[in-house]
Amino acid sequence: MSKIPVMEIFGPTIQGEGMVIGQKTMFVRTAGCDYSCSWCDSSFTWDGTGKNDIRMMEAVEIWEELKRIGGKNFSFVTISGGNPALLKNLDEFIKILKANQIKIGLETQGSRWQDWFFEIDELTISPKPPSSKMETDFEILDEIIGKLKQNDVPQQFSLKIVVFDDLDYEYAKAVHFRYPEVPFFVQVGNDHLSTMDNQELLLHLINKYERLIDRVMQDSDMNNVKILPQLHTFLWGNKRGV
Ligand SMILES: C[S@@+](CC[C@H](N)C(=O)[O-])C[C@H]1O[C@@H](n2cnc3c(N)ncnc32)[C@H](O)[C@@H]1O
Ligand SMILES: Nc1nc2[nH]cc(C(=O)O)c2c(=O)[nH]1
Ligand code: SF4
Ligand SMILES: [Mg+2]
Repeated sequence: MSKIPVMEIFGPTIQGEGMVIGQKTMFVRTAGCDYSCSWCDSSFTWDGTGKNDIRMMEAVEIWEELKRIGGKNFSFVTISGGNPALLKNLDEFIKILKANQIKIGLETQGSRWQDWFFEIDELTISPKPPSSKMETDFEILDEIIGKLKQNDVPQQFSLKIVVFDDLDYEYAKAVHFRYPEVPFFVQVGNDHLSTMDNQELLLHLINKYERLIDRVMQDSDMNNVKILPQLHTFLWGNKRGV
């Protein structure tokens, strides 16, 4: 059995972002990313600062830990990272979840494909805008979205773009135009990643949320768009493992 680099396992909590916001879920966060976004809120998964927390685990060990932590209080598991799509061998873990009637969410940036994407119930693809300093390979993204569209098993997928500034907003629009039929979300960027003052952070992010809403409201190119904050950040600030 091959092993999976796991950064953290936590929950149950709410999915704070995107298409299934509010969903009660456990989280499995894998280590390692092929990107290094300037504003990554989970940079401990790839920048070395979390290396002592990484555990190499077998799929069944992750499942055992989920049950140990979550007890009977979950039926949904969200896989995030880092970029879980780097891990071909996550298919074993996904098989175990399926066998136990657990619904599965995935957070990934759309830079890599894995065949096990077809098994994900709620798949979020989050291509990165210019402020991240990453560059989107649209050939790969086209391929990923093309494959997902052809899947005949029931599966939801969506696009979610984090917006920090004007250029990001234009990028979001371009992605929405490229894939107009894919459910589309814009998400408020958190640029206060190190504050522990939750009240101050909440006010700051609510303000940014309102400004993003105002902008979309006045933009006829963005009529079929959903605008969301990171709800978990409103509740628990920059705390890890929530
Ligand atoms: C930490 S990433 C892990 C999954 C995958 N690497 C990705 O980026 O989609 C999970 C989500 O958090 C978002 N995110 C990361 N840093 C953020 C920040 N500072 N503000 C808002 N969203 C952020 C990402 O865009 C992504 O949608
Ligand atoms: N509650 C909660 N919701 C989330 N949605 C996406 C997350 C992520 O880091 O991928 C995340 C997270 O870390 N916590
Ligand atoms: S792709 Fe995701 S995990 Fe990787 S650096 Fe960017 S936000 Fe962080
Ligand atoms: Mg997060």
